[in-house]
This record gives sequence, C-alpha cells and structure tokens, in this order.
Amino acid sequence: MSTFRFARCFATRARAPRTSAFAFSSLTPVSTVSVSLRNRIFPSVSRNYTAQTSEKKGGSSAILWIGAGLIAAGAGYYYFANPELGAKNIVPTNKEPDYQKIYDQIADVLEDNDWDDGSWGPVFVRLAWHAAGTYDKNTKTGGSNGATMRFSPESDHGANAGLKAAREKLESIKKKNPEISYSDLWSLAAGGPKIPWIPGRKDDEAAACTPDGRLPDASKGSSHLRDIFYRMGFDDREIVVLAGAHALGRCHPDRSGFDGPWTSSPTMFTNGFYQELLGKKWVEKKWKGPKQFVDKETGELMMLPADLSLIQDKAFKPHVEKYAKDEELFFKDFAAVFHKLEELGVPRTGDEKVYYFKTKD
Ligand code: HEM
Repeated sequence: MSTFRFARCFATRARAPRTSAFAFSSLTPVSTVSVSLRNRIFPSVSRNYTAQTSEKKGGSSAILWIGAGLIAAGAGYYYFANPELGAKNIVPTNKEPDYQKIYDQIADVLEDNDWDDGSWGPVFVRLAWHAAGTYDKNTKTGGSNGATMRFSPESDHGANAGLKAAREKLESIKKKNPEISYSDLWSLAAGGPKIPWIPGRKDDEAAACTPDGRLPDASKGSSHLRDIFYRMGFDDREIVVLAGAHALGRCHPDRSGFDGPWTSSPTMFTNGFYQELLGKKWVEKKWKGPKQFVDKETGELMMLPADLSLIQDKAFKPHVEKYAKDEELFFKDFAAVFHKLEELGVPRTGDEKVYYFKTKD
C-alpha cells in the first residue's frame, strides 16, 4: 500500500492498489469500494458533496475525470450511441482510431502518486478547456479544433502556464495512436462516460495560434466573465455551469500564482464548488500573492475573485443556488454545456458518430 499524497492541506490517507483501470477507480480498500463509490456517486444516497468543517471528513477517495460524477447521475453506460453512422474521412490517416481503446489508455495514466492530488484528471480538463475556450464566435477563430497550444506564442500565454506538463503526459498516448489528432486527444482526455464526444478535430499550424487574452482573467469579475464567455457563445447559466468544474483540481503558485483547492475533494466531480461558494465565509488571503479568498474557518479552501463574482452578481447567483441544491441537475447541464464547449470551432456536418465511452470497471 502506498501513501496517497492527497493534498497539501488535507490528511494523508492510505491508498489501496488500483482495482480498475478507469479514472475514478477507487483508492479505498477493495472491501469498501462498492459502498464508498455508491455513496459518492449516487446523489440520492449520501454521496452529495459535503462541505467540510474544521473537523475534516474523508474528502475524495476516488480519482475522477469529469464524467465520473456524471456517470452516477443517471442510468447505465452507453457505448457507440450511433453505431450505424461512421466518422468518415475526418482523420488524416487511413486508419480509423479506436477511440474506446484510446479512452482506456488515458484512464490508465490518470492515477499518479507524484502528481498533485494523485490524478492528472483535473489538469487534463483544464487543457481541454483552454484549447476550446479561445473560440471567438464572430471571427470563428480558435476553439477546440487546431490544438495550436502546441506552438508559441499560445503555449506561452500566461493563462496556459502549467499545461505543458499535461500535453507532455499525453504524448505517450499520441505515440501509441498517431492516427488521433492532438485536438481530439486533448478533448478526449477531459471526457467522461456521460459526456457525448465526437471526433474529427483537425490540428492546425502555428500561424493559427489565437491572440493572448481570450481566456478569463481570474482576478476580474462578472462583466469580464460575460465578455469572455459571451464571445464563445455562452449565456449566464452556461457560465455558471462551466465554472462548476472548479470542484476539481487546485491552483498552483508556480502556474497561475494562486494557491489551493476549491473543494475538499479535488479529484471528484461534484457540485461542491457551488456548495462551498455559498456555504463558507470567504475572506481575503493575507499573503504576497495575487488577491484571492480563503475560507475563514480553516483557510484551506480558496476562491478566485472571478469565482466569488458568481455570487456577487444578481443574475449569476440564482444559478449557483440551483446547482448547489441539485447535483443531478448540475451533472445533466454540465454534460450538455461541456459538450458544447468541446465542439466550439469544429466544423460538423451533423451526421457524425457520437461516442459515449464505457468504463473498464
Ligand atoms: C470562469 C472563468 C475561469 C477562471 C477565471 C479560471 C481560472 C483558473 C485558474 C486561475 C486556475 C488555476 C491554474 C493553476 O494554478 O494550476 C484554474 C484551474 C482549473 N480550472 Fe479554471 N477558470 C475558469 C473556468 C474554468 C472552466 C470553464 C473550466 C472547465 C470547464 C475550468 C477548469 C479548471 C480546472 C479543472 C482547474 C484545475 C487544474 C489543476 O488542478 O491543475 N476552469 N482555473
């Protein structure tokens, strides 16, 4: 049994050997897998995110990628939803990639004791989002197509700090599957079993790099968020839905300059971001770093100024309240809006095959 480096600010937990190759395979001892996963996954049971008090509860024992929570919200798995349709001639090789196989290979590299809270999942989600979030609906530039973050200057944009490691981590998958484009690979790496996914993104050249400043600035508030996300084609509700991804992962002083996780279970996809936002008292962190907020009680969780603007803004706040109360609704809406994000800038005919992946367990 190895030590689970859970989080800098949370208790160290014992980690059991993997029982499954999929992203959210349990890290708890095998005997407790079914119970803990059920409790964590099914909203109607006791899985829902529990905002932590100073008396810490277990936090996450499951590694996730974004669909892990979503899988729980509904019924069974769907696999190759439209097997009769083919994604024809959209990948520039003769070989049709086996996306389920690639999906499984990504699942196999997610868990890693030497990375953050034990999972590459959150940073893969951030990579896919930063690739897609450059989209400009007016000029139809940027977006999930292209994978231009491989090139300077986009790779050097401040917002993309720290994503080189995620891109490099996915290189081993690309090497094994040269037929998948980088842009499909990055998008697939954020995926989950309940998020519909369509292949066919094509990589572009360095000349297609988007200008700096298209991704949100965390130190700014709601009007900035609207400028950025309206440009991509999202509305207020969708902005709030997408921000719920901050249930996952953490900020790093050597990447964004900010520090800390938003929730006490940063490798699990939950509605915890909204619950923490509403449930805790947030005070400005006293430090030399950029302005951010920490929870008054423990100082261990954080919020960005942009996050807090979601409850300071009258139009955003009702959505935060709605998703804090109803995790199932959040999962359902998130799957749709994240799919929309992943489709930005990708030319489609409308008859592409839609994939829903099955997990290994
Ligand atoms: C609403 C505007 C947003 C702002 C201002 C923002 C800002 C940030 C910042 C500053 C970080 C910390 C990066 C680091 O230091 O490693 C971060 C991390 C993250 N963001 Fe966002 N973000 C936004 C929206 C989103 C969206 C739409 C998604 C996905 C749908 C997302 C997913 C993530 C994830 C998963 C992480 C954690 C990465 C890790 O643990 O390495 N964010 N975000």
